Amino acid sequence: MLEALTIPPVPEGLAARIAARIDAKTKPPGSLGRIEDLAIALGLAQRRDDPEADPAELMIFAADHGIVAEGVSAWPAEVTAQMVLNFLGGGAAANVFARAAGVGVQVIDAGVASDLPVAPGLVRAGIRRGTRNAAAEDALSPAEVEAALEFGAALARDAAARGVRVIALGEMGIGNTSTAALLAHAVEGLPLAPLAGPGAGLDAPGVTRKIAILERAAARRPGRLAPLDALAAFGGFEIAAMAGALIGAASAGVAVLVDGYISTAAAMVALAARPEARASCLFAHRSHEPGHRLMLAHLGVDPLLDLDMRLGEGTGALLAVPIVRAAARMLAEMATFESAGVSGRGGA
Ligand SMILES: O=C(O)c1ccc[n+]([C@@H]2O[C@H](COP(=O)([O-])O)[C@@H](O)[C@H]2O)c1
Ligand SMILES: Cc1cc2nc[nH]c2cc1C
Repeated sequence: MLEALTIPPVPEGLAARIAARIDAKTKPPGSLGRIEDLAIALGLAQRRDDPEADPAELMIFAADHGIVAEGVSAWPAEVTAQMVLNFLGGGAAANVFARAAGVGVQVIDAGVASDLPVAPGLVRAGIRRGTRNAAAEDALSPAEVEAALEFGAALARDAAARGVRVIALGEMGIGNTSTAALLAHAVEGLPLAPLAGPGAGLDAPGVTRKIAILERAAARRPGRLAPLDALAAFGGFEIAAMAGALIGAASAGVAVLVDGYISTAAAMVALAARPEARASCLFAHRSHEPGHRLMLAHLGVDPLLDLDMRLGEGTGALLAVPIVRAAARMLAEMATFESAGVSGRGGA
Protein backbone atom coordinates (compact mmCIF):
# COMPACT_ATOMS: atom_id res chain seq x y z
CA MET A 1 0.00 0.00 0.00
CA LEU A 2 2.78 2.43 0.92
CA GLU A 3 4.38 1.98 -2.51
CA ALA A 4 1.04 3.04 -3.99
CA LEU A 5 1.25 6.46 -2.32
CA THR A 6 2.46 8.93 -4.91
CA ILE A 7 4.35 11.98 -3.73
CA PRO A 8 3.50 14.92 -5.99
CA PRO A 9 6.49 16.61 -7.65
CA VAL A 10 7.29 20.20 -6.68
CA PRO A 11 5.51 22.36 -9.29
CA GLU A 12 7.80 23.96 -11.87
CA GLY A 13 8.68 27.57 -11.04
CA LEU A 14 7.13 27.49 -7.54
CA ALA A 15 10.28 28.57 -5.67
CA ALA A 16 10.92 31.44 -8.10
CA ARG A 17 7.32 32.65 -7.83
CA ILE A 18 7.41 32.72 -4.02
CA ALA A 19 10.84 34.39 -4.05
CA ALA A 20 9.53 37.12 -6.37
CA ARG A 21 6.56 37.73 -4.06
CA ILE A 22 8.89 38.02 -1.07
CA ASP A 23 11.07 40.51 -2.94
CA ALA A 24 8.02 42.74 -3.53
CA LYS A 25 7.38 43.05 0.24
CA THR A 26 8.16 46.29 2.11
CA LYS A 27 11.69 45.45 3.24
CA PRO A 28 15.16 45.54 1.79
CA PRO A 29 15.59 42.41 -0.34
CA GLY A 30 16.88 39.47 1.71
CA SER A 31 16.52 41.34 5.02
CA LEU A 32 14.39 38.62 6.60
CA GLY A 33 17.26 36.21 6.04
CA ARG A 34 16.40 32.57 6.60
CA ILE A 35 12.72 33.40 7.21
CA GLU A 36 12.57 34.11 3.47
CA ASP A 37 14.13 30.70 2.71
CA LEU A 38 11.70 29.12 5.17
CA ALA A 39 8.65 30.64 3.47
CA ILE A 40 9.87 29.18 0.18
CA ALA A 41 10.64 25.81 1.80
CA LEU A 42 7.14 25.69 3.34
CA GLY A 43 5.63 26.41 -0.07
CA LEU A 44 7.70 23.63 -1.64
CA ALA A 45 6.79 21.25 1.21
CA GLN A 46 3.08 21.88 0.66
CA ARG A 47 3.46 22.24 -3.13
CA ARG A 48 1.53 25.52 -2.84
CA ASP A 49 2.01 29.21 -3.58
CA ASP A 50 0.16 30.10 -0.36
CA PRO A 51 1.45 27.70 2.30
CA GLU A 52 -0.05 27.71 5.80
CA ALA A 53 1.45 26.77 9.14
CA ASP A 54 -1.86 26.16 10.90
CA PRO A 55 -3.22 23.93 12.08
CA ALA A 56 -0.02 22.20 13.11
CA GLU A 57 -0.09 18.92 15.01
CA LEU A 58 2.50 17.04 17.05
CA MET A 59 2.45 13.26 16.75
CA ILE A 60 4.34 11.58 19.60
CA PHE A 61 5.14 7.99 18.62
CA ALA A 62 6.10 5.84 21.61
CA ALA A 63 7.65 2.36 21.55
CA ASP A 64 10.08 0.07 23.34
CA HIS A 65 13.32 -1.52 22.22
CA GLY A 66 14.45 -5.06 23.12
CA ILE A 67 18.09 -3.97 23.00
CA VAL A 68 17.52 -2.12 26.31
CA ALA A 69 18.05 -5.55 27.98
CA GLU A 70 21.75 -5.20 27.04
CA GLY A 71 22.17 -2.03 29.14
CA VAL A 72 22.28 0.63 26.39
CA SER A 73 20.23 3.21 28.32
CA ALA A 74 20.57 4.92 31.70
CA TRP A 75 16.81 4.37 32.19
CA PRO A 76 14.54 1.34 32.59
CA ALA A 77 12.14 0.47 29.75
CA GLU A 78 9.07 1.09 31.97
CA VAL A 79 9.74 4.83 31.63
CA THR A 80 8.37 4.69 28.06
CA ALA A 81 4.86 3.70 29.25
CA GLN A 82 5.07 6.03 32.25
CA MET A 83 5.85 8.95 29.95
CA VAL A 84 2.94 8.00 27.68
CA LEU A 85 0.67 8.49 30.71
CA ASN A 86 2.39 11.82 31.35
CA PHE A 87 1.71 12.89 27.73
CA LEU A 88 -1.94 11.89 28.13
CA GLY A 89 -2.13 13.91 31.35
CA GLY A 90 -0.66 16.98 29.67
CA GLY A 91 2.35 17.25 31.99
CA ALA A 92 5.36 16.53 29.77
CA ALA A 93 7.60 19.17 28.20
CA ALA A 94 6.02 18.40 24.83
CA ASN A 95 2.54 19.18 26.19
CA VAL A 96 3.73 22.46 27.69
CA PHE A 97 5.56 23.56 24.53
CA ALA A 98 2.58 22.49 22.40
CA ARG A 99 0.24 24.65 24.47
CA ALA A 100 2.70 27.54 24.26
CA ALA A 101 2.89 27.15 20.47
CA GLY A 102 -0.83 26.54 19.89
CA VAL A 103 -0.25 23.05 18.50
CA GLY A 104 -2.46 19.98 19.00
CA VAL A 105 -0.93 16.73 20.29
CA GLN A 106 -1.67 13.15 19.30
CA VAL A 107 -0.21 10.44 21.57
CA ILE A 108 0.50 7.17 19.78
CA ASP A 109 1.41 3.75 21.16
CA ALA A 110 3.41 2.45 18.21
CA GLY A 111 4.68 -0.57 20.20
CA VAL A 112 5.11 0.05 23.93
CA ALA A 113 6.08 -3.08 25.88
CA SER A 114 4.54 -2.38 29.31
CA ASP A 115 0.81 -2.29 30.07
CA LEU A 116 -1.04 0.85 29.11
CA PRO A 117 -4.64 1.48 30.13
CA VAL A 118 -7.28 1.95 27.48
CA ALA A 119 -7.43 5.72 27.43
CA PRO A 120 -9.33 8.17 25.31
CA GLY A 121 -6.80 10.07 23.24
CA LEU A 122 -4.32 7.19 23.02
CA VAL A 123 -3.99 5.88 19.48
CA ARG A 124 -2.70 2.30 19.31
CA ALA A 125 -0.91 0.51 16.49
CA GLY A 126 -1.58 -2.91 18.04
CA ILE A 127 1.21 -4.60 16.08
CA ARG A 128 3.35 -5.94 18.94
CA ARG A 129 4.61 -4.88 22.35
CA GLY A 130 8.20 -3.79 21.85
CA THR A 131 10.87 -5.01 19.45
CA ARG A 132 13.10 -8.05 19.85
CA ASN A 133 16.68 -7.50 21.05
CA ALA A 134 18.56 -6.32 17.94
CA ALA A 135 21.91 -7.34 19.46
CA ALA A 136 20.74 -10.99 19.31
CA GLU A 137 18.19 -11.23 16.47
CA ASP A 138 16.20 -9.17 14.01
CA ALA A 139 14.10 -6.63 15.91
CA LEU A 140 11.07 -6.78 13.62
CA SER A 141 9.69 -9.11 10.97
CA PRO A 142 9.23 -7.66 7.47
CA ALA A 143 5.47 -7.80 8.04
CA GLU A 144 5.82 -5.81 11.28
CA VAL A 145 7.91 -3.18 9.48
CA GLU A 146 5.27 -2.92 6.78
CA ALA A 147 2.48 -2.65 9.35
CA ALA A 148 4.25 0.12 11.28
CA LEU A 149 4.99 2.10 8.11
CA GLU A 150 1.38 1.76 6.95
CA PHE A 151 0.10 2.74 10.37
CA GLY A 152 2.18 5.94 10.43
CA ALA A 153 1.24 6.83 6.86
CA ALA A 154 -2.46 6.36 7.60
CA LEU A 155 -2.24 8.61 10.68
CA ALA A 156 -0.56 11.37 8.67
CA ARG A 157 -3.12 11.09 5.87
CA ASP A 158 -5.96 11.21 8.45
CA ALA A 159 -4.41 14.41 9.84
CA ALA A 160 -4.23 15.84 6.31
CA ALA A 161 -7.91 14.99 5.80
CA ARG A 162 -8.69 16.94 9.01
CA GLY A 163 -6.95 19.97 7.46
CA VAL A 164 -3.63 19.72 9.31
CA ARG A 165 -0.94 21.63 7.37
CA VAL A 166 2.20 20.82 9.38
CA ILE A 167 3.01 17.60 11.23
CA ALA A 168 5.76 17.64 13.87
CA LEU A 169 7.37 14.23 14.38
CA GLY A 170 8.04 13.49 18.06
CA GLU A 171 8.91 10.25 19.84
CA MET A 172 9.42 8.58 23.18
CA GLY A 173 11.24 5.29 23.59
CA ILE A 174 13.85 4.22 26.09
CA GLY A 175 16.74 2.81 24.04
CA ASN A 176 15.78 4.52 20.80
CA THR A 177 19.05 6.44 20.42
CA SER A 178 20.69 3.01 19.99
CA THR A 179 18.21 2.03 17.30
CA ALA A 180 18.58 5.41 15.58
CA ALA A 181 22.38 5.05 15.52
CA LEU A 182 22.16 1.55 14.02
CA LEU A 183 19.76 2.77 11.34
CA ALA A 184 21.88 5.77 10.29
CA HIS A 185 24.90 3.44 10.17
CA ALA A 186 23.18 0.73 8.14
CA VAL A 187 21.18 2.92 5.77
CA GLU A 188 23.68 5.74 5.12
CA GLY A 189 26.97 4.10 6.06
CA LEU A 190 27.80 6.67 8.76
CA PRO A 191 30.43 5.43 11.25
CA LEU A 192 28.79 3.81 14.27
CA ALA A 193 30.97 4.94 17.19
CA PRO A 194 30.54 8.71 16.66
CA LEU A 195 26.80 8.17 16.20
CA ALA A 196 26.54 6.58 19.65
CA GLY A 197 26.20 9.13 22.43
CA PRO A 198 24.81 9.56 25.94
CA GLY A 199 21.18 9.49 24.82
CA ALA A 200 19.00 10.17 27.84
CA GLY A 201 22.02 10.34 30.16
CA LEU A 202 24.70 7.64 29.97
CA ASP A 203 28.08 8.57 31.47
CA ALA A 204 31.33 8.11 29.51
CA PRO A 205 31.90 4.44 30.52
CA GLY A 206 28.25 3.81 29.67
CA VAL A 207 28.75 5.23 26.18
CA THR A 208 31.81 2.98 25.72
CA ARG A 209 29.69 -0.06 26.65
CA LYS A 210 26.89 1.14 24.38
CA ILE A 211 29.31 1.35 21.42
CA ALA A 212 30.43 -2.26 22.00
CA ILE A 213 26.82 -3.46 22.13
CA LEU A 214 25.89 -1.53 18.99
CA GLU A 215 28.93 -2.93 17.19
CA ARG A 216 27.77 -6.43 18.09
CA ALA A 217 24.26 -5.66 16.78
CA ALA A 218 25.62 -4.11 13.56
CA ALA A 219 27.92 -7.10 12.98
CA ARG A 220 24.85 -9.34 12.82
CA ARG A 221 23.73 -7.49 9.66
CA PRO A 222 26.94 -5.99 8.22
CA GLY A 223 27.19 -3.58 5.32
CA ARG A 224 24.71 -1.13 3.89
CA LEU A 225 21.08 -2.20 4.18
CA ALA A 226 18.00 -1.14 2.25
CA PRO A 227 15.76 1.03 4.47
CA LEU A 228 13.09 -1.60 5.14
CA ASP A 229 15.74 -4.27 5.80
CA ALA A 230 17.44 -1.94 8.28
CA LEU A 231 14.14 -1.37 10.11
CA ALA A 232 13.64 -5.14 10.34
CA ALA A 233 17.19 -5.69 11.56
CA PHE A 234 17.20 -3.00 14.22
CA GLY A 235 13.66 -1.64 14.76
CA GLY A 236 11.91 0.23 16.06
CA PHE A 237 8.17 0.58 15.92
CA GLU A 238 8.09 4.35 16.56
CA ILE A 239 10.84 5.03 14.03
CA ALA A 240 9.12 2.98 11.32
CA ALA A 241 5.81 4.70 12.11
CA MET A 242 7.47 8.14 11.92
CA ALA A 243 9.03 7.19 8.57
CA GLY A 244 5.59 6.11 7.36
CA ALA A 245 4.04 9.34 8.66
CA LEU A 246 6.62 11.37 6.76
CA ILE A 247 5.82 9.55 3.51
CA GLY A 248 2.07 9.80 4.17
CA ALA A 249 2.35 13.53 4.89
CA ALA A 250 4.43 14.10 1.75
CA SER A 251 1.84 12.28 -0.34
CA ALA A 252 -0.87 14.60 1.05
CA GLY A 253 1.00 17.90 0.66
CA VAL A 254 1.54 18.29 4.40
CA ALA A 255 4.85 19.74 5.63
CA VAL A 256 6.83 17.68 8.15
CA LEU A 257 8.80 19.29 10.95
CA VAL A 258 11.61 16.92 11.88
CA ASP A 259 12.71 17.08 15.53
CA GLY A 260 15.93 15.67 17.02
CA TYR A 261 18.22 12.67 16.74
CA ILE A 262 15.61 9.90 16.52
CA SER A 263 13.16 11.88 14.39
CA THR A 264 16.02 12.61 11.96
CA ALA A 265 16.96 8.91 11.81
CA ALA A 266 13.35 8.21 10.84
CA ALA A 267 13.57 10.90 8.16
CA MET A 268 16.82 9.34 6.86
CA VAL A 269 15.11 5.97 6.52
CA ALA A 270 12.04 7.50 4.86
CA LEU A 271 14.11 9.56 2.43
CA ALA A 272 16.29 6.58 1.52
CA ALA A 273 13.07 4.80 0.54
CA ARG A 274 11.34 7.83 -1.02
CA PRO A 275 13.83 10.60 -1.96
CA GLU A 276 11.02 12.63 -3.52
CA ALA A 277 9.75 13.34 0.03
CA ARG A 278 12.81 15.51 0.72
CA ALA A 279 11.08 18.77 -0.20
CA SER A 280 8.35 17.96 2.35
CA CYS A 281 10.80 18.15 5.29
CA LEU A 282 11.68 21.12 7.45
CA PHE A 283 14.42 20.49 10.01
CA ALA A 284 13.66 22.19 13.32
CA HIS A 285 16.72 21.95 15.55
CA ARG A 286 20.16 20.53 16.18
CA SER A 287 20.07 18.21 19.17
CA HIS A 288 22.86 18.15 21.72
CA GLU A 289 23.18 14.40 21.08
CA PRO A 290 26.57 14.42 19.30
CA GLY A 291 25.59 12.10 16.44
CA HIS A 292 22.82 14.45 15.36
CA ARG A 293 25.41 16.83 13.91
CA LEU A 294 26.72 13.97 11.74
CA MET A 295 23.26 13.04 10.53
CA LEU A 296 22.34 16.63 9.66
CA ALA A 297 25.66 17.22 7.89
CA HIS A 298 25.13 14.04 5.89
CA LEU A 299 21.68 15.27 4.87
CA GLY A 300 23.13 18.71 4.04
CA VAL A 301 20.79 20.39 6.50
CA ASP A 302 21.25 23.48 8.66
CA PRO A 303 18.28 23.36 11.07
CA LEU A 304 16.43 26.41 12.34
CA LEU A 305 17.41 26.21 16.01
CA ASP A 306 20.33 25.10 18.18
CA LEU A 307 19.36 25.33 21.85
CA ASP A 308 21.42 22.45 23.32
CA MET A 309 18.22 20.44 23.77
CA ARG A 310 18.27 16.62 23.70
CA LEU A 311 14.87 15.62 25.02
CA GLY A 312 12.99 14.39 21.98
CA GLU A 313 9.15 14.21 22.26
CA GLY A 314 9.04 16.77 19.43
CA THR A 315 10.09 19.61 21.75
CA GLY A 316 12.55 21.11 19.24
CA ALA A 317 9.97 20.91 16.45
CA LEU A 318 7.40 22.67 18.64
CA LEU A 319 9.75 25.59 19.30
CA ALA A 320 10.18 25.99 15.54
CA VAL A 321 6.41 26.25 14.90
CA PRO A 322 6.13 29.99 15.71
CA ILE A 323 9.02 30.66 13.32
CA VAL A 324 7.34 28.64 10.56
CA ARG A 325 4.10 30.47 11.32
CA ALA A 326 5.83 33.85 11.05
CA ALA A 327 7.30 32.85 7.67
CA ALA A 328 3.88 31.78 6.32
CA ARG A 329 2.20 34.95 7.58
CA MET A 330 4.97 37.14 6.17
CA LEU A 331 4.18 35.69 2.76
CA ALA A 332 0.41 36.02 3.19
CA GLU A 333 0.06 39.31 5.04
CA MET A 334 3.00 41.64 4.44
CA ALA A 335 2.28 44.65 2.25
CA THR A 336 4.14 45.15 -1.00
CA PHE A 337 5.94 48.36 -1.97
CA GLU A 338 3.09 48.92 -4.39
CA SER A 339 0.16 48.21 -2.01
CA ALA A 340 1.65 50.29 0.81
CA GLY A 341 2.90 53.16 -1.37
CA VAL A 342 6.47 52.77 -0.16
CA SER A 343 9.16 53.97 -2.56
CA GLY A 344 11.56 51.44 -4.03
CA ARG A 345 15.34 51.89 -3.85
CA GLY A 346 16.20 55.24 -5.39
CA GLY A 347 19.42 56.58 -6.75
CA ALA A 348 21.45 59.27 -5.00
O1 LIG B 1 15.67 14.03 20.30
C1 LIG B 1 16.86 13.87 20.65
O2 LIG B 1 17.78 14.42 20.05
C2 LIG B 1 17.14 12.95 21.82
C3 LIG B 1 18.45 12.74 22.22
C4 LIG B 1 18.67 11.91 23.30
C5 LIG B 1 17.61 11.26 23.95
N1 LIG B 1 16.34 11.47 23.53
C6 LIG B 1 15.19 10.81 24.23
O3 LIG B 1 15.67 9.90 25.20
C7 LIG B 1 15.18 8.59 24.99
C8 LIG B 1 16.23 7.72 24.39
O4 LIG B 1 17.44 7.76 25.09
P1 LIG B 1 18.19 6.39 25.40
O5 LIG B 1 19.43 6.80 26.10
O6 LIG B 1 17.26 5.60 26.29
O7 LIG B 1 18.45 5.76 24.09
C9 LIG B 1 14.01 8.72 24.04
O8 LIG B 1 12.80 8.78 24.76
C10 LIG B 1 14.28 10.01 23.29
O9 LIG B 1 13.09 10.72 23.06
C11 LIG B 1 16.09 12.31 22.49
C1 LIG C 1 12.09 11.12 31.94
C2 LIG C 1 12.30 11.01 30.44
C3 LIG C 1 11.51 11.78 29.58
C4 LIG C 1 11.71 11.65 28.20
N1 LIG C 1 11.12 12.25 27.13
C5 LIG C 1 11.68 11.78 26.03
N2 LIG C 1 12.64 10.93 26.35
C6 LIG C 1 12.68 10.81 27.69
C7 LIG C 1 13.48 10.05 28.53
C8 LIG C 1 13.28 10.15 29.90
C9 LIG C 1 14.14 9.34 30.82
